[in-house]
Amino acid sequence: MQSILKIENLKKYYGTKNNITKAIDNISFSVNEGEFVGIMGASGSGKTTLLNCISTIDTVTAGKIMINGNDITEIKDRDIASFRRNNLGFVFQDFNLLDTLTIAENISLSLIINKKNENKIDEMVNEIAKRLGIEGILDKFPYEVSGGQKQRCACARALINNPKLILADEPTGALDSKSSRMLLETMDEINKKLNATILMVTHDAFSASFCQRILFLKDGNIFTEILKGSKTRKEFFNEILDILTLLGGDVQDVK
Ligand SMILES: Nc1ncnc2c1ncn2[C@@H]1O[C@H](COP(=O)(O)OP(=O)(O)OP(=O)(O)O)[C@@H](O)[C@H]1O
Repeated sequence: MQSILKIENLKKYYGTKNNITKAIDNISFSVNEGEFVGIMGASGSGKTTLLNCISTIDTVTAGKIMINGNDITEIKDRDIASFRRNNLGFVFQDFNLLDTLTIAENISLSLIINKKNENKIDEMVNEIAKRLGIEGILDKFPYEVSGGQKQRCACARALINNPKLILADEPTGALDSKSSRMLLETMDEINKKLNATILMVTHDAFSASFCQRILFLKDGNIFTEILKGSKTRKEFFNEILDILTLLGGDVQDVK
């Protein structure tokens, strides 16, 4: 299977020689096309730093991050934004929908920035909206639609440019349990039906139980990795809780 993301000996240090924080000590792993992978770990274990490095938001101290065969640590500053727009999709905690734009405009923002042809944009928006069941609300504004529809809009926006990799940072962090479940089911759907490759950082064992594989970080290293395999989601959830207990620290963070 083709690896979409390949991380080799990644290091990210903060501070100076005498006062150094090894946010990422030495991490290597791959994510294959069509995988839904979770990143878990106690507070301060390096999850956000890892995601920021993969998102090209942060620079690395050492190591390689290959996305679809390109080492993003070597991309020139002026090319970073377009690489991000063309290869990555993001699902944020608060969805970041702009209230002054319609749902259709929110979904197509990156295409508008990329100066794609207007008819082509309409076609792409209609197609993704249909797949996510929100074709009826495209002309509405975010404040006129339900929370679940907003989530679907956020997923449609993350998917519109057919990104190689979708990055989600605590996407359910601000949601109640019903909305969390709906978002996770949508993510599961885009993973299974549209073969989207997803990497999701989460504190939450319930959210993580939707993944096929979970990497647990501890002090900037990979502590362990577990696979869902043929386990039920409930069995996988219990296994996740066991590992969080083993990891110690902040099991209370599991919402
Ligand atoms: N800009 C920064 N400058 C200095 N140290 C930093 C910086 N960002 C993160 N760190 C440190 O790097 C380590 C990893 O932080 P990171 O935010 O990646 O952890 P996390 O697992 O995402 O935590 P949380 O779950 O609380 O968000 C921590 O010790 C943190 O204090």
